[in-house]
Amino acid sequence: MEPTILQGYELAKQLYAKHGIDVDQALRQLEKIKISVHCWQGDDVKGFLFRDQELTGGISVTGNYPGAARTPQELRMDLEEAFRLIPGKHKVNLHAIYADTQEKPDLDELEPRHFEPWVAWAREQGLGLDFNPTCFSHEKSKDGFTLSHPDPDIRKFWIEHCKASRRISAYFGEQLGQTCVTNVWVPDGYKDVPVDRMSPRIRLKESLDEVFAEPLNPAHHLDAVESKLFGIGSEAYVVGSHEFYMGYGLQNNKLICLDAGHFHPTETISNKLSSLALFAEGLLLHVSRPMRWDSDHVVVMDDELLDIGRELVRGGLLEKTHIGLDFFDASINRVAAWVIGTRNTLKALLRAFLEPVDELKKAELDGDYTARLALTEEFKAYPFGAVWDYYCASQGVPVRETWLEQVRTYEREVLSKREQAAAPAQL
Ligand SMILES: C[C@H](O)[C@H](O)[C@@H](O)C(=O)CO
Ligand SMILES: [Mn+2]
Repeated sequence: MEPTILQGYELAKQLYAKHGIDVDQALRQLEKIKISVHCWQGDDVKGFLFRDQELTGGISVTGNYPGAARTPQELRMDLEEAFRLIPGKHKVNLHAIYADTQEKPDLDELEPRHFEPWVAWAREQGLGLDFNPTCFSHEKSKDGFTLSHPDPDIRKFWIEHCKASRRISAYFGEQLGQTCVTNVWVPDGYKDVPVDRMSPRIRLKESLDEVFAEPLNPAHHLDAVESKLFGIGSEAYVVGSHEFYMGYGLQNNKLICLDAGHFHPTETISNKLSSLALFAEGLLLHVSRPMRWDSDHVVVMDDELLDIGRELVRGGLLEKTHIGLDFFDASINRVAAWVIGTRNTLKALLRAFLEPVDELKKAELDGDYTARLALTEEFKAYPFGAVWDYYCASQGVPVRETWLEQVRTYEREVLSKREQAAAPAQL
C-alpha cells in the first residue's frame, strides 16, 4: 500500500478517535455490507429471453452508449469487471428475463435449470444472487396489467410466473448458502383517472395470496413487494401503491421494498425507514436517483443517499434491511455506472459509520440543538476520504478515480469491439 494512503489513514483515525469513533471497527462493519447490484444496468433492461420485445411497464432507458452486453457471458464479464473496482463481496440481482438457456421457455415455464450458469458463476465468484419476476416487456403485459388483470387467464399466467420465480429464488439461496430476496414489482395502472380503484386492488391482493401460498425456507428465500406512485402511462393510478404494499407486507410478513424514485418528488425514503422498520418483517431498498420523476439516474452522493446511510446506521436498521440498486443509464459507460453507484452507496454507509452517533444522540436528548447542528456540520468535512482510500487499497481495488483508467482500458479492449462484431451465435 502507498505510504501516503497509510499516513492519511493514521491521521484520520486520530481525528475520529477524539470523538470515540473506532475507525477499524467501522471498516469491519462496512466489509459485512452486501449491496445487491442490479444486472439490468448492463444491457438497458433487455434481458435474453425476449430480445425483440420493447421495454414496457412504464420504465424507460435513454442513451446509446456503445458496449451493452448482448449475451449472459458478456453481462457476467462486465459484472466481473465492475466487481474488480468495488471493495467488498456483494450480490447480483437478476430479473427473470436474464435466464441463460438454449431453450425458449415462456415466463410461466421458467425453472431453476434455466439459470444454472448464473448459479455456477456466482458460486465461483463468491457472490450471492437476488431475483425478480419480470412482469413487463411481454406480450401478456402489453395493455399494462399483469397480476391485477381483469382476465383470469392472463392473471393466471403472471401468478404462475411469480410462483416459478420464488422457486428459482429458493434454489439460488439453497445452492449459494445465502438468502435470495425476490422482489415482486408489477406495473399495473391507468394513464387516466379510473372509475374503479378498488377492484384491481382486490385482484392484486388475491393474486399475491396465490403467489405466496407455497411455504419456502426463509433461510433460502425471502419475498419483497415494491410499490410505485406512477409510471409512464400509469400517471393517474398504480394498483400497487405504497399504502397497498405497506398494508400487504405488514399483514403477510413480507419485506417492504422502497424505491427512492417511487414517491412524490419531495418525498424521501430515508424518512420512512425508522417507521417501517418498527413494524415490517424487513426492508428492501432500491437505491436510485429520481430527477423530477422516476428517472433512475446513477446514484450520486447526494443528501438523500447520505440520509439513507445515516438512518440505517443510527437506527440500527442494517440487520433488517437488504440494500439493492436500481438505476439504468445508457448514456454513459455501463460498467462505470455500476462502479459509481455502488461505490457511492458504500461511501455513504462509511460516512454514517464515522459519525459520532452517541455524542449526537446525547446532545439531542439534552436539548443541546446547537451542539447537534455544529457537530453534524463539522463532521461533513472530516477526512472520510482517507478512510475510504485505505479501505479500497486494503481490499485490493483501485484507490480514488484510478478505477476509471481500468474502465477505459476495458472499453477499448472489450466493449468497443462489440459494436463491430456480429452478436454471438446464441442470439
Ligand atoms: C427493473 C426493475 O425491476 C424495476 O426498475 C422496478 O424495480 C422499478 O423500480 C420500476 O419502476
Ligand atoms: Mn425499483
